Amino acid sequence: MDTHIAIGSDHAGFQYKAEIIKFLEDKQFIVKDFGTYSEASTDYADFAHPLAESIANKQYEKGILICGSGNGVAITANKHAGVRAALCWSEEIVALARQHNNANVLCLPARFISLEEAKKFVETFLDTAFEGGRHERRVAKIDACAVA
Ligand SMILES: O=C(CO)[C@H](O)[C@H](O)[C@H](O)COP(=O)(O)O
Repeated sequence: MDTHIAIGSDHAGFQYKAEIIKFLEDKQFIVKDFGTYSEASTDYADFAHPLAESIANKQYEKGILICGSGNGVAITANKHAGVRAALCWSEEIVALARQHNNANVLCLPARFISLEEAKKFVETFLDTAFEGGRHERRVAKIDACAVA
């Protein structure tokens, strides 16, 4: 498993980001923090775009993005080719995002899940493998961007 991971948030996700960084560092991960660095009001795209670019150019294999609802960072990150950012609010959805969609960015809604849930979701995101098989074909079609 790659022990390097990227993380980013806006102000709404700042506190969870700080806790998740500690959680990951306790597990010996080397975490690249793309900001934001305080609770001052910010714009999620300013942090989601650079993180997504680092996934698109393969500097990092996986990333975590956090905002209030998770939607702002997910919508932004998914504009980058090769990024599959999944908005997740239950452990089962996190597992499916990895097993079926080979998600490489986990998007968390800090205002709608507990910190304990957020940490559990991060663990599941990192520990769950892509199943391949029929899902390989479907994921390939995301990048192909063609109308069937
Ligand atoms: O993009 C979002 C909503 O889809 C994020 O949840 C933001 O964190 C949120 O919009 C920030 O809201 P705020 O009122 O400016 O704190």
